Amino acid sequence: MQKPFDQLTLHSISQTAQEQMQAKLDNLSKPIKGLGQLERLADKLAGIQGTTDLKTTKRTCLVYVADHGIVTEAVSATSEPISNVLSENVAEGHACVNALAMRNNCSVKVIDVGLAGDYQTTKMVNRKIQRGTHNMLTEDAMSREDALKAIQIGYETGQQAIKAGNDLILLGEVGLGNTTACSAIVATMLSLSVDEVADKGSDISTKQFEHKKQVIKDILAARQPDKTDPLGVLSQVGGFEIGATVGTIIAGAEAGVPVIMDGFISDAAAVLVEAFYPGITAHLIASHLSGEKGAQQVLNYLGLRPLLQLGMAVGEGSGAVVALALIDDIQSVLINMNTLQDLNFEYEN
Ligand SMILES: O=C(O)c1ccc[n+]([C@@H]2O[C@H](COP(=O)([O-])O)[C@@H](O)[C@H]2O)c1
Ligand SMILES: Cc1cc2nc[nH]c2cc1C
Repeated sequence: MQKPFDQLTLHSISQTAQEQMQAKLDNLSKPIKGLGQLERLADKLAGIQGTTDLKTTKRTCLVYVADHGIVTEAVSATSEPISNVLSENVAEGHACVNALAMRNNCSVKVIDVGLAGDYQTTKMVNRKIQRGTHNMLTEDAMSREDALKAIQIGYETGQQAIKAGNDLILLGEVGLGNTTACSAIVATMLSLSVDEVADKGSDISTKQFEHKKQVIKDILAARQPDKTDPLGVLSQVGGFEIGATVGTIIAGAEAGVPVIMDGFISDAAAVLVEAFYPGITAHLIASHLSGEKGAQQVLNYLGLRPLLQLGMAVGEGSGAVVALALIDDIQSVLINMNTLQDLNFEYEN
């Protein structure tokens, strides 16, 4: 199988740190395991970071933005590849993810990996590979070389964020049409039917949804993606922002920096990266269960349990940012709570 990097050593997950974290939590002045999934979250972060002194202060949301040629088939809110306006809005700080990031003390960085148009803002990083993907109904979305380029850009961007001292990396994206691409990826990689994974994306009408499902079926029939070749799947039915997301997950997993997933686009990228590097999912935190139908399929497949289930389907990294509040909660518990010994309390059995 062609992988993005032949020589890749994933940072090992520390079982010792995980056990020490659970012991630390069990010793706090609360019922054993009383904080439920928040405790699992702390264990996971400890395992990834290799310490019970969790580092969560500095965090950044990397928002990869790109267009999809498939929107000309009327599968999305518009039939023009115009993610520019929405992406500029994120770069300028006025979008949903920005509002949430302000409250959750998170920086937001927007990286153009394939917008169709030009833009005015100077606040977007220009790593444009192509002006949108091709229409995947009639040809492969991109070449294998461009798929590798997208992964490389996401990898480098992730590494830069880690070098800049970020303790947590959050995944975000904008790309009209990308739920069509992600449905095609997930259906292929998990051997599921289109009806089991596809959903309404950025909220299309019921009639348009029926059409979208047929388009995805036609795409799969025309492209015949092979799940044993994930790079081929990315190039045939993927998108540039999905490839960049794969690269950032790799950078985080190599460095031992937790990567916080967002919604369905993160899910599709996670499925691809797990196919390249089995076990890499251990470095991922599932922030929320996206409202997209295929999201539950992916999280079940990867063995991930989402922290939140709010029916969110915004993208941009918004769900990942919302979950930071829970990370801050468990961190506060670890820092500020006293222990059972402080209360001279002992469990009798
Ligand atoms: O994150 C999600 O789960 C999610 C679910 C539905 C829609 N989106 C966002 O909406 C866009 C994709 O929707 P669509 O209908 O154009 O495929 C893209 O910009 C995503 O950021 C995102
Ligand atoms: C308004 C809007 C905002 C978005 N943010 C991410 N994807 C989006 C799609 C739409 C349609």
